[in-house]
Amino acid sequence: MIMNSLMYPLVLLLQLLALILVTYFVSKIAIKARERKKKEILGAPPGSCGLPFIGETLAFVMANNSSKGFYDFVQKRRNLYGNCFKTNIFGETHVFVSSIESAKAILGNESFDFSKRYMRSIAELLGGQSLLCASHEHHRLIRRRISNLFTLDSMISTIRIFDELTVKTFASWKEKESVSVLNDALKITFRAICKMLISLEEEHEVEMLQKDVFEVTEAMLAFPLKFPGTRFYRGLKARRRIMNALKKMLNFRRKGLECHEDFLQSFVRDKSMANDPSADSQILDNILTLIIAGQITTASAIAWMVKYLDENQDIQERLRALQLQLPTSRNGSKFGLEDLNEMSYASKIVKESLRMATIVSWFPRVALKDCQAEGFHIEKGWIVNIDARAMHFDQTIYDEPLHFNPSRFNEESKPYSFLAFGVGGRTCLGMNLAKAMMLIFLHRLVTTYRWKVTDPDSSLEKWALFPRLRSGCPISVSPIAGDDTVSQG
Ligand code: HEM
Repeated sequence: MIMNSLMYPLVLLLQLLALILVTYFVSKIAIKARERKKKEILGAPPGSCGLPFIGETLAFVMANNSSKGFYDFVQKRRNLYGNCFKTNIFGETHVFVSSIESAKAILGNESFDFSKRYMRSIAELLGGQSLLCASHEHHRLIRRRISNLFTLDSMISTIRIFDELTVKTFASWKEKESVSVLNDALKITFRAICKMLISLEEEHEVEMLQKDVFEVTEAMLAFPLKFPGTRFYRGLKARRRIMNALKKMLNFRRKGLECHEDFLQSFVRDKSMANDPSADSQILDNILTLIIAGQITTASAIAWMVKYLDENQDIQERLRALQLQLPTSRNGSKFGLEDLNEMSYASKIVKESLRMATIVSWFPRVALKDCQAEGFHIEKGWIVNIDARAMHFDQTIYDEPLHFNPSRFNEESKPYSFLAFGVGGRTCLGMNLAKAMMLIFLHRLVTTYRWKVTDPDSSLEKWALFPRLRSGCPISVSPIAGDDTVSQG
């Protein structure tokens, strides 16, 4: 009797536990079944995953090696399958999406369902600590450290340097029959960024570093084959040379043998890095990342902008009339941040050039769990690419998208529709600097010269990570009548 009364609550407890377990498993099975059904109803995006193992990698690589550029690979599939499609490149499933809703859902929701993911070849060339490739926890830490370096003072001094180099370069154009805008813009941006980051000014060293950085970027979209003679191998070797040179500089700074006011010095001073075992790789990988993220992007955008203005003389003349009224157009005057605020029409030209050139064509994000996009099922591990180029040329977002029309930006753009610098937690860190450099180049150019593009070919450079003109945008210039700023420098 006593035994029975003791057992009764125990039996009840066991029954309750069994009930909880059964309910748990039944609901788990029901959820799984519902997910399977949803998956079946939604279906995967259309598209071909190509051949076993290599997928459509060959077609992608061939597009990189053509004058239409790698976006042609995407464009062809968009034409075949529509706005959302899937493919397989370098062993991974990629989905391309191009609506404002997807951009908002994916770029605005990075830490939960999506995380940034570049191709392995890019990550290897930039380094494991690069901000561009870091996963979100680590990214937050590195981004904070790097953002702290973009101070007002560093911005003012970089703008000054960029302006001085631009004026000097333009003075040398006076004597030349034809000049390559891209080549000179690459030189100017490279020098300004290197000065800001590592105070590198010695001509021979700057040229060697620029050559190596170029080799690294050219390897970024190549087959990741590490055999001597391959593009990827050459890129890795160039990276090693860059790392060795940067390491030497870092050691000099750490020992107090050299001291400059630049990003490298700020990293060395950063106390929060003192006990971080990955501090050195973080510094070196991110100096390289900043050079690559800042130089070719800005210079390519400048070359496109000069081409668009050549094709739209009325806009160029309107801009010139406005810029000539500014004090900075007078001989010997220096550029300050406040001058940039006076350039509202020029800013719209910069923005429209960035829309049309879309220097970063798409933004890759890996799905951290099964989810959906544009009405299709997306599996965990797939890479969803926000196709910024498609959005910038979507006529439901931009009226007459093929028409170069800076005045379209008289009104604010819809949120998530202008993606030249990305949006969300991964927005470009150098956005203001890039815009400032483009504005300065533009201002100095229109107030110094009229120009004519001598080769209107719009073919793209092969293997370019950021679409840039193969011709380099060659121009012939004629000084503006009565202007004497060209004799500066
Ligand atoms: C016209 C020139 C430029 C363009 C079009 C551009 C575009 C972009 C875009 C679209 C992203 C975001 C990519 C994504 O979300 O996946 C990005 C990120 C970044 N950019 Fe730029 N950029 C330019 C210039 C610069 C400059 C001058 C610097 C610095 C010197 C810079 C540094 C960075 C860095 C560090 C990131 C990574 C941010 C992060 O992941 O948190 N960029 N850029």
